[in-house]
Amino acid sequence: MTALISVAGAAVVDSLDAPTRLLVARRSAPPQFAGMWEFPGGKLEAGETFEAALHRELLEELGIAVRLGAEVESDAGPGWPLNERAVMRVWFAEVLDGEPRPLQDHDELRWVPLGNGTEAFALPWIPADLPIVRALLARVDSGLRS
Ligand SMILES: Nc1nc2c([nH]c(=O)n2[C@H]2C[C@H](O)[C@@H](COP(=O)(O)OP(=O)(O)OP(=O)(O)O)O2)c(=O)[nH]1
Repeated sequence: MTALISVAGAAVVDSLDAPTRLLVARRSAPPQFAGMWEFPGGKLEAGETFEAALHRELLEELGIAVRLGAEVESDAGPGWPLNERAVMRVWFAEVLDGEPRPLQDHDELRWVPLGNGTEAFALPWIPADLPIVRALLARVDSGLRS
């Protein structure tokens, strides 16, 4: 059996204490994902924790330092399946330093209102992310963030 690929993703919000907006990113590559929206992040390097990978990826991709809040947990077990070979764990995060810019892998960043989630849901997400978006909106509604 081949080991699963581990991916770390961030639900960057304007404030962990009182979130009103979510930072979403549009991928510019590879071709099968270009134009789709996602949680910024990426694959773990050898020996890296999810949290360390997230800090590294957010600095590389968006030029920001963050504080991590609660994990957006899945009822089905650790992480969210992306496909038969990859699983992603997602944490809420708040910007501590830097202004997010699409430095790598993305061609657009957007802050979308959390509210009822209409605008967030209307975006063409990577399909595997939709259950995560749903769970995080429910999580924000119930006030469990950090
Ligand atoms: N970052 C991210 N990747 C996602 C999401 N949803 C989803 O299916 N994926 C997939 C796309 C990729 O197959 C994989 C993550 O790979 P990546 O290309 O972001 O990783 P990376 O930055 O480490 O890039 P690389 O070293 O492989 O070039 O997970 C998501 O919301 N965020």
